[in-house]
Amino acid sequence: MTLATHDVRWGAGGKLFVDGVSLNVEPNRVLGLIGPNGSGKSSLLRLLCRLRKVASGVVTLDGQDIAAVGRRDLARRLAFVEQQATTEIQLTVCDVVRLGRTPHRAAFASWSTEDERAVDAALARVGLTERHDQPWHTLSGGERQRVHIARALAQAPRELILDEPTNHLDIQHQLSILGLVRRLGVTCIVALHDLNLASLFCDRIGVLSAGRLVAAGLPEEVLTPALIREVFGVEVTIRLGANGHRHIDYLVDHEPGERP
Ligand SMILES: Nc1ncnc2c1ncn2[C@@H]1O[C@H](COP(=O)(O)OP(=O)(O)OP(=O)(O)O)[C@@H](O)[C@H]1O
Repeated sequence: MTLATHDVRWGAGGKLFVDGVSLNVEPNRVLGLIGPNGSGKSSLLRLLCRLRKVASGVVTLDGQDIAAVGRRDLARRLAFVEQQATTEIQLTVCDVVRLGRTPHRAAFASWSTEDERAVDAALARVGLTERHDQPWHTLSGGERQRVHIARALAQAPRELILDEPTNHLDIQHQLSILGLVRRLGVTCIVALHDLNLASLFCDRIGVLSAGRLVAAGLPEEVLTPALIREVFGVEVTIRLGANGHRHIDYLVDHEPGERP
């Protein structure tokens, strides 16, 4: 058992943005969350890691209401990488990654070799070993994203929640970060916009539309032309790609004379 939501609702200003969502992720598997802009993906992820309180319903971790889990225990279990995460500008890359070790250290304990090893390993995994001492604010957007993922890895979580982790990343790093997430073998919930990446890297996919979970299942069950038309308003065809996964082709109308 790991993370699950049971009929959770959340809203603001009298509107519901997460509307009766029940889902669970299997241990050590990757659950992708897809849906149009504003469909409630980030809001749901924030409920899952208790950054927001549900208005009704329950989020559970190993069957226990997450509201009852101690702050430190939760931080040892669960890491969250937000969209556009910011960090104090005076910090260096390794300072940011070291923050991931906080839940594992006793109050006033000195920095251990185990902590340092975890930081170095996390930086190596995202390919930023050489940037150890670089001021964080001098990094590119994609490098900052990778540092935040390294911070989450240094936390050694059993549950990893990622909100659009491929934002800002070039295609090589999109593939390597999602490949890394799969290889970690932790329980992962990841919001993604790219439907082909979701199909390639997720064991299961949940689809949000206007705050509701409208489909959930294996990528081949969920990513159908009918669902993509209904939820995203886009026409597609689906074929078997070179690596055996389903590949979504977007059908775009071109004006006469326009380059296809
Ligand atoms: N604190 C808030 N106050 C008012 N509205 C909010 C608040 N937080 C989120 N919303 C609204 O909730 C809706 C869902 O937002 P959310 O960020 O969860 O969507 P999303 O699916 O992650 O979108 P995107 O793909 O654009 O990142 C949006 O319409 C957003 O404006």
